[in-house]
Amino acid sequence: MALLVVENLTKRFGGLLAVNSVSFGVETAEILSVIGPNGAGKTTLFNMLTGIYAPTTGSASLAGRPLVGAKPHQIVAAGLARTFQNIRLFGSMSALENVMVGRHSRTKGGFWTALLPGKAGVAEEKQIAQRASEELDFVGLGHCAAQTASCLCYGDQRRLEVARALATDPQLVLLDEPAAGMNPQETRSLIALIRRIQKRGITVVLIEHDMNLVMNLSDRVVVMNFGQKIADGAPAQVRSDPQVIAAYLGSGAA
Ligand SMILES: Nc1ncnc2c1ncn2[C@@H]1O[C@H](COP(=O)(O)OP(=O)(O)OP(=O)(O)O)[C@@H](O)[C@H]1O
Repeated sequence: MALLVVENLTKRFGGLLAVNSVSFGVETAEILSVIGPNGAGKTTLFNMLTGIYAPTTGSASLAGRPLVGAKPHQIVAAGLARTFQNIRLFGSMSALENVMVGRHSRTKGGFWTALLPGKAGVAEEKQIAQRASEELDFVGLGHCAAQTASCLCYGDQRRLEVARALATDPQLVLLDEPAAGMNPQETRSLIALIRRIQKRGITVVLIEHDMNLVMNLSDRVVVMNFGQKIADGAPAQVRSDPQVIAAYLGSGAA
């Protein structure tokens, strides 16, 4: 069975069917991109997978564990982490502290570990800082550990969000427009970073508008339009699909 299984997932906002009976599977260590014109329902799909929206109907599971009905922190505990389209960091905290917040979701004392008295609390906090520091190194931000998150450049803030997601020990990470606002050099290094995440055995599902990145990086591409899945296949296959071409030309996005 696929690691992530999405079955007939549907979200209705009043009269609008934002996501209309979408089904697909994602295999372990696969890189899958979800693409589609603005308003196609991509972010709503991610929001249903991460417990932000309850689906109107449909189901989703990760490694056999149901995601629908679970709270966001339970979903992180099940092994699913995400980054956001609009960066959501703790701006006044250091880069290291931001990643430590992600790691706290995996520890005994949770976020309050730092306040626990005694040796156990101190030892656990040290381990958390050590692991957070390793994730910062992994995304290439080791030298920025002490810097305030809001002072990092835009591309580095996006990488910091990735480090925080990785610190939760995910089986699968959802990246919502990771290349948004990046220059070509930052995008190239992002592509290399996502490949290294895959090499760790972590599955990556991303929403992205940068077609160069999508076509270079993805093992498979799911295309959405007006809430529906209109294509699902290898990048080359999807690129030449007449329905996909029509969706993009119709929206003026291609
Ligand atoms: N909370 C909400 N209430 C009402 N409508 C919503 C809500 N969230 C999203 N929508 C609508 O659902 C549709 C799908 O939106 P969504 O943000 O999922 O699209 P998207 O494919 O992620 O677009 P983009 O690429 O622009 O981010 C849009 O028509 C949007 O206006």
